[in-house]
Amino acid sequence: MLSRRLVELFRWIDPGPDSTHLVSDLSGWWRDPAVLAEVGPALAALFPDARPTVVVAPEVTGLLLGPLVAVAAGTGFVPAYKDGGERHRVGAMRWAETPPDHRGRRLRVGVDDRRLEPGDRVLLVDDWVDTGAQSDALHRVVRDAGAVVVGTAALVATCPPEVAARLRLRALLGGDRLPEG
Ligand SMILES: Nc1ncnc2[nH]cnc12
Repeated sequence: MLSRRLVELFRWIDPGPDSTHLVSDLSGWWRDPAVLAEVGPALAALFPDARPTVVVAPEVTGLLLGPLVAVAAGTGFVPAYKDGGERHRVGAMRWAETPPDHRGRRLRVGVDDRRLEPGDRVLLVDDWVDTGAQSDALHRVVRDAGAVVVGTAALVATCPPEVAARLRLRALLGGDRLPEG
């Protein structure tokens, strides 16, 4: 079963003596052929009646996970970028700012303004939703474009239930299934 495989392949790693906390290592998931084949359909199946027209997922892992879900859902894909991310964004972008994330950082997330249209039904996808800050900002980006979020699909959810409800979040794993960090 996929969720059991995700738990088996998940690791916390110690980044070194300067770090105060362990970080999650999801690389075992992407390396596993069965997980790679199954995560897209499994995330799309969390919203069986949602009829999304597009999947939006934030860099960096979203660039992998988003297309897997989009293929399964029969939609296209729009990447969401982080300001200060891998490449400087040029051209018309639609941005929203996040409150502080799980490490206290604020960031802006945005999509190419030409790639979302009024009436689009957006399935947001992320590997892990913790504070929900980034998903909240993406909800705003989608709404500002005149589109609607039909749901947020994640592999792991460790956010409070009220945040999950606000985000329309469904996840394959809760934090209780993972080993202690
Ligand atoms: N990969 C991740 N994304 C979001 N929150 C996290 N908390 C621990 N690992 C995380």
